[in-house]
Amino acid sequence: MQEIWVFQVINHGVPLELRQKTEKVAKEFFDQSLEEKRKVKRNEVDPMGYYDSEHTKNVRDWKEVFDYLVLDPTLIPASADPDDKELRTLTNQWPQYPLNSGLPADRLNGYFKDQISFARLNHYPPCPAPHLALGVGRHKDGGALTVLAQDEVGGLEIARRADGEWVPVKPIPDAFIINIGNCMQVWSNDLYWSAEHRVVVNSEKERNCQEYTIENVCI
Ligand SMILES: O=C(O)CCC(=O)C(=O)O
Ligand SMILES: [Fe+2]
Repeated sequence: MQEIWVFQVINHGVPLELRQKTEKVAKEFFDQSLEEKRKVKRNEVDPMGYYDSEHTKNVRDWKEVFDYLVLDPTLIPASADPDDKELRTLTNQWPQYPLNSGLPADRLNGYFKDQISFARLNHYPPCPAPHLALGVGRHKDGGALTVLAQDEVGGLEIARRADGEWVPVKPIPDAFIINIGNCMQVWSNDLYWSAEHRVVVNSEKERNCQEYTIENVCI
């Protein structure tokens, strides 16, 4: 049986300039002083915003994040022109249920009606002791799918399904990495695999990674 866990998408049709624009805004945000960033820090009432002390399995991650909600992920800008305020409705044609399952292709669509998807900007500052810290400790993503746009620095590693060996995910310019989450693994009866992964840091370069987590209210 074919096993699917993590893959990169190229020729996806998302204009490069949109990605670069978000990269630029993210850089400008994280380059600000800690004092400035903490003005938009997440709190008990609002879980979105800046956060610099996330833990994975009780160990502090070497990263800063900014989380925000996309109110309706089926609405996207009609063009890449920043002055064009027109929106286009993107019909959700995925995820199609795994081939050969005998179930209708739109089997999963209804699961996303009450979705709680959110976007995250990850920023990994250079780390003076990279052998002692991780940008994100080993974990699996809980939702359906995670879409990642990493920069050219690299650092994401996936535990190979066969033997758990850490394999770096090589940055491919303008590609999107797709990570299968736990929900998708369960829905597909283990055909799709939620791979354990982590992010290593380095002493010289900062790393930025845009992330969109597609999650639903668990059923
Ligand atoms: O920065 C990355 O490449 C991945 C981050 C990640 O695994 C996560 O936020 O769940
Ligand atoms: Fe993750």
